[in-house]
Amino acid sequence: MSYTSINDKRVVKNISSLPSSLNSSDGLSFKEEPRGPVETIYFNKKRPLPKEDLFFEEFEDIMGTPQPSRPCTLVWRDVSVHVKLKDGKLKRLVNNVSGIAKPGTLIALMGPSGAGKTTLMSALAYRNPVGTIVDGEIAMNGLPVGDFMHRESGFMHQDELFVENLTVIEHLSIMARLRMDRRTSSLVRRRRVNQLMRQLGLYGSRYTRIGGLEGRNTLSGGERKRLAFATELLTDPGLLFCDEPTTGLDSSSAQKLVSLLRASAAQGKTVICTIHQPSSELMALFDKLVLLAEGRVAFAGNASGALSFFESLGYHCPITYNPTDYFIKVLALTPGSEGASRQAIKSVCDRFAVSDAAKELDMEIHLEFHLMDHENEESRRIKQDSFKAPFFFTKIMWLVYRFMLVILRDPRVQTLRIVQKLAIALTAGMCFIGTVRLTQAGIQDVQGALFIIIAENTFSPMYSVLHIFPEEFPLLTRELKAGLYSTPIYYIARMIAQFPGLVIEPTLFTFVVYFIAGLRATVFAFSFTVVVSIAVLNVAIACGSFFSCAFGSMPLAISYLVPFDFSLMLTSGLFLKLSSIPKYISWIRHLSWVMYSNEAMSILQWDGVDNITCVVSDNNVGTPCLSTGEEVLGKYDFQSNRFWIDVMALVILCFAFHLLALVALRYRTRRK
Ligand SMILES: Nc1ncnc2c1ncn2[C@@H]1O[C@H](COP(=O)(O)OP(=O)(O)OP(=O)(O)O)[C@@H](O)[C@H]1O
Repeated sequence: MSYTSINDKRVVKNISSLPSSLNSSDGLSFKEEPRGPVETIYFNKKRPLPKEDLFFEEFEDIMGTPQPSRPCTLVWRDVSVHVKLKDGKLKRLVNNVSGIAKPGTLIALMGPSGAGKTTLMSALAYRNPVGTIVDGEIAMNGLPVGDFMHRESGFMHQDELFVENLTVIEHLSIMARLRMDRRTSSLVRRRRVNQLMRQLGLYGSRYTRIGGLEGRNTLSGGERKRLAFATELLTDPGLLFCDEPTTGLDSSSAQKLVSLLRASAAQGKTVICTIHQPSSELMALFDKLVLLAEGRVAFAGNASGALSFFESLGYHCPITYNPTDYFIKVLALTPGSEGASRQAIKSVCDRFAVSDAAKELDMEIHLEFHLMDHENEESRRIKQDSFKAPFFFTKIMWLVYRFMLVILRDPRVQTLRIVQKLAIALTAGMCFIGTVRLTQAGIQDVQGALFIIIAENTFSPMYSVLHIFPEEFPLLTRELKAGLYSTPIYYIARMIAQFPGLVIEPTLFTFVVYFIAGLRATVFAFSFTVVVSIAVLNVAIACGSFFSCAFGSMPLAISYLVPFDFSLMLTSGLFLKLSSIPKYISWIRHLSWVMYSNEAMSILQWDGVDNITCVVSDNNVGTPCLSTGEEVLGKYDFQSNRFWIDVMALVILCFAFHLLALVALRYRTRRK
């Protein structure tokens, strides 16, 4: 690779052309805007910092500025991207595109809407959506692109997705754990997080929540974009892709963000960025312009070269027009005369393909591929990345931490839920005060109290998790694509994080109902009723998770879950005698944790009881008198020797539903 000397010149040129808002000492920082109540720190004025930060500052002084990232040359030749349509036909989105991106260069990828910018950038970044077929050659530093691109390059998406309840520092610290090489020391990781927060003007907002708080202080749109940028910079990749990073920002924030990209390029990174309608000032920060139209290259080279190229074709940009707006206007389809527009676009692309600029570009591309073809095995091996991903348990631990922060900070999930549970438990318990006795009428009351415990731990929890996976799905698929973790790691971490709540909630509820209603007062009966109620809640959550993962949207999941939970109730043993359920539906009882738990809790209440009084009253005249617990269990088709079978069935159902949920989630994420 012989790009170093050219790039060194380029870097020097870039630094000298930085806007004044950039701090020239590190090439990638800017003064923070003062913001409301949050502490504002201007780093170019040496203000006292907290002890911990002084430590980092000293450490940085000792260490010097970080190592420049690995220079990356990305080259692509004759790249076409097709997508398979539902009718089986192929649609071409990108048509035979070639190009090169060198270190220290900031490239603007522009074109009218639908030109294929995002599609091309995704193909170059090896982040194609499922269903797209990429032909042609794409190589980074002489290696055909592959999974390593997820680590060696950063991809800033147009819409930034975060776990909204986290603060800036929490988000970056967790991302550092998940993204950085496992051999990186904790000191270096913390230093990198601090450094990025300072450089990107996020330090003053480090304890500010990213979002999720209505009416309270959260990050602004510009800060969110900078945080997304900081996240991509954690591993200091040599190559950065940014998909419309300025969309939704005001002109000043857009200017700041592109200045940061400019500064990154000045540090030696290769930055490719799609952008819509940049102002002339913004455009001046870019080194190269690539214009796409109808999936083809209409121009590639310096922005000034674009003006003369279009002029040579007879397209004179009016003096009052922003040149880039003018190019897009020329290359866009005009409604009503699409045929003529397509012809004009084809003519521009054809003329560029035979232009001197294109020939020069072709030579550069051929040279890169030629060098790559003649590279020996040894130098290829050296280039293979030696990245060591964090261990399985490290990933689980940090994801559990992230989920726990979210759970603890979401009042819907915590305080309100517990208060609601206690209120229901008190109300339900009070209905049974004095009714639970060893009499004929008392039998129904005991069974009623048990059913309340089971139902409360089944139905509302099962529905309460339906929203989780559809809501988290976009962030999950993005983080999966970035190679941060796998679907099982995500799922296991989510379940571990919510497990404490799944123990506390049923324990509290059962405790209150059990004692207010006055159910069987033995330690064994009480403690195992609690154990069974915990198991019930966990099976219900596992089943809800399965429906949530399998159907992907809450309305769809609800419409399938309602008939299922209806059949659960019917086969619980309370409304229908189990032996009289018709054969074609009776199999559902084997899935019915309501039945297993009802049987187990009934055994705990009635096993060994032999003193039920038998007073004939107007209410039970004509009905057989049940004088022992065994007879009570027999009435519901329950057997006293099945307690441990019921407990085992609950455990198996819990694991089975979780497994099904995981399979469904994996299937859905693989299709994305
Ligand atoms: N999965 C798909 N199936 C069918 N057509 C698709 C698919 N993905 C993209 N396209 C089409 O391919 C074309 C290029 O899409 P792409 O998103 O790359 O355009 P773009 O230049 O980034 O547009 P914009 O600036 O509006 O984001 C568009 O016409 C789009 O409708």
